[in-house]
Amino acid sequence: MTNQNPLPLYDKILVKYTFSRVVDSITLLFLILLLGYRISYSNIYTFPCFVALFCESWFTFTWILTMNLKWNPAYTITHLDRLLLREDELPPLDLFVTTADPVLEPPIITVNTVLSLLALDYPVNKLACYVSDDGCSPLTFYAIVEASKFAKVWVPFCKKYNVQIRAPFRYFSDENLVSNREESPEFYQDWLRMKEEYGKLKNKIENTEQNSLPLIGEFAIFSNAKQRNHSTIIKVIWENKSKENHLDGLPHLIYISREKKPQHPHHYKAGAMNVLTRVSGLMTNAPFILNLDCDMHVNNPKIALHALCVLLDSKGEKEVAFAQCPQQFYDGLKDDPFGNQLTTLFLYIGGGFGGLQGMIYVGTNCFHRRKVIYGLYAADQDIQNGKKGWNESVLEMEMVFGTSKRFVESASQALEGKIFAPKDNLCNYLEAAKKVSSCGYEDNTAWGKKVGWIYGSTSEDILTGLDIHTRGWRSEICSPDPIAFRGCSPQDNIVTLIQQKRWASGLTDILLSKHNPILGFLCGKLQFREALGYVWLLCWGLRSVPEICYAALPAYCILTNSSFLPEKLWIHGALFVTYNISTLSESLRTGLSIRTWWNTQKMMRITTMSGWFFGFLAILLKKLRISEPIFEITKKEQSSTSFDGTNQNSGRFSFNESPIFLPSTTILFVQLIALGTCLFGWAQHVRSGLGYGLGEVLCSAYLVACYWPFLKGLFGTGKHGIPLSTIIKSTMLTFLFVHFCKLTIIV
Ligand SMILES: O=c1ccn([C@@H]2O[C@H](COP(=O)(O)OP(=O)(O)O[C@H]3O[C@H](CO)[C@@H](O)[C@H](O)[C@H]3O)[C@@H](O)[C@H]2O)c(=O)[nH]1
Ligand SMILES: [Mn+2]
Repeated sequence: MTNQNPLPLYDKILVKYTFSRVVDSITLLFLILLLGYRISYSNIYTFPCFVALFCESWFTFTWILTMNLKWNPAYTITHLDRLLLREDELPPLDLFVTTADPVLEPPIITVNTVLSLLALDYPVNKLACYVSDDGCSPLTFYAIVEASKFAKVWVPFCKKYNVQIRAPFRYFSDENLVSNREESPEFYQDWLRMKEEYGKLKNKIENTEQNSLPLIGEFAIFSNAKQRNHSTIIKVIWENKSKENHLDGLPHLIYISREKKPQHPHHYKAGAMNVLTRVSGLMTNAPFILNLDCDMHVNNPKIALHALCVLLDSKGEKEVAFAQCPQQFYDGLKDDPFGNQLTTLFLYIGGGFGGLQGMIYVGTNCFHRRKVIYGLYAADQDIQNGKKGWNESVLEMEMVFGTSKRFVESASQALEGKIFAPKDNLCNYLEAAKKVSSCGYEDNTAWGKKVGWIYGSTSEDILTGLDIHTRGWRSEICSPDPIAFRGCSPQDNIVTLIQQKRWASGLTDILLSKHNPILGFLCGKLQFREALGYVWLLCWGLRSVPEICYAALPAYCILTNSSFLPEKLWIHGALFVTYNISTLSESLRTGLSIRTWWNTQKMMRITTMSGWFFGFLAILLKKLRISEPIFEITKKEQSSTSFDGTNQNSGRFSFNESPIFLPSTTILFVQLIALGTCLFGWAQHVRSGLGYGLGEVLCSAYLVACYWPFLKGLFGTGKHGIPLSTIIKSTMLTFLFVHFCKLTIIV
């Protein structure tokens, strides 16, 4: 689409947080002072001081990376009015939804996401929605079929009354949203009818869960299918045959469950995304793709238009690979007790990346340019403008994209930027679509290596985005008001930790692979500061090691009556103050409470030393070829209020026998023993060196404050109590630690 409009469709706003810059710089200054002090004055040859030097050097390194990332944040504002002048030229858009497990991801959640997509404010004849079901569940299929029937009344209703939240479970959850009930009786009648219809749909889907579906007729194909062993199932649930944009029309809706064989790696979500890319390439081949996780519903029905402002802008068109919308959640608990709302993270880190080469891709809520997914380099744009021909032969194309002639043809069209109008009915592509969804299709092709979602990490999103940036593309963050999408955040600390573990393992994996951002800078087109930003992110797993060491230091010092802190505590004290001012001011500026800030701080310590540590261990095991990390799916629930019956307990920590709780419980025990030691004067008498001081005791006490939920867990009952087995194992580890301390005392 050529752009004759001279006005930009979006603007980039640079922000300058002077206060943060000053405070952060002072923190850095103190860190450098501290290292200087350690090297020149303190006795780095004592064991604790040596460990402290190692950890503090690491913290300084991390701090420099953080500052680099946050230094000049930028956001975008979009000009919808200018885009709408070109409404007839709006390009087709393919919508991808992935789901993988009907139990962890109840079909009703997926259905709501799909409904919100079908009701997007966008010409319906240009939309196609593809749902990938890695669970191969007849129930999910049934739910979507039923949803498409409901959509026939739901979509016109949303458009007629300009409803904002088009995921019915959210829309109907808040009766206050129907404000004009008196003013417009007609609306109210329709509203009541919709609510009733949705209630029926919900009942149908949830009751079927209990009674299991008869696998006959359309469902017969599922009868021999096992989740990890079945052939491809593709169903065109709804085809929009009209070439016009009718207000009451519905977009295409297609269900795909790709082939799975037990021995064949399926690459989790990345594999599913690649199948979606190919099937949609055959059927609709839209130049832009929106991808959503099954729990992320549309919250701003105009979001596709906003994102296209970025992607169709005359400059954006040449440079921007994708537009990423922030990930935000509904029904977050008060004061974010599990630190999983990630609000400040998205704002400051997201904005920070936005000011560099571009926002990272976070796996969902993202509008992609299809030709970029097909491996195009930013510098190869001329091909698209027809200045150069696409000069790869069909044979070469088949080596890259696989042997489907029809797909190769559609891929070359996409790479050349031609908008393709399907000549046939969607159903005529079913055979070709089955072929490109089979397990073996990707063998000896570039899929997962140079084309599509990149394989090899459980954080396939970061890896894929990094690969795109390394090919010279930029990206933008797109965060219009209202918030673009909302999803479901983990409902308790267990799910949060498992999610963080997966992220950390995926990130560490990328850091240690050939995709390392430093290599990307040296050999590819990744910009230096963007590369450093990626290093900051990819180090999440590694950060656990110095943090655990540093957390062990105060206790070690108290137990052995040695010290790792200087006698005068002012540098450490100043560091503690400036660091906390920096994070607190960020929180307050975002409008979060002080409690939220503290919860985030506390959870950062817990997550780093448990979730991230296990992520890091998973990669060690992978490198030693002992085990492969797997993608553990995050459990999704519709609302946190249904969880635990009441909201009263919902902020409390839950525990189970998972080893993930071992490090935290042990750290707590170690600090308690240390504090007990100093309280009762049990400390060892040593001949050489200074004994421990106030500093070590304060550090220990701070850690106990961070691990307060675990202290409560010791006395909790049921799932709120730490299981006895964990307590026993942690006690053993604690004794080992104490024993180790004793061994190292030089009397
Ligand atoms: O074999 C699989 C496993 C997962 N998924 C889908 O992947 C999505 C993300 O999974 P989820 O369990 O919700 O993970 P989160 O931790 O919430 O996901 C974040 O982190 C992931 C990378 O670790 C990204 O892929 C996600 O987009 C991002 O939201 C869901 O729609 C799943 O259905 C599949 O399609 N196939
Ligand atoms: Mn999720």
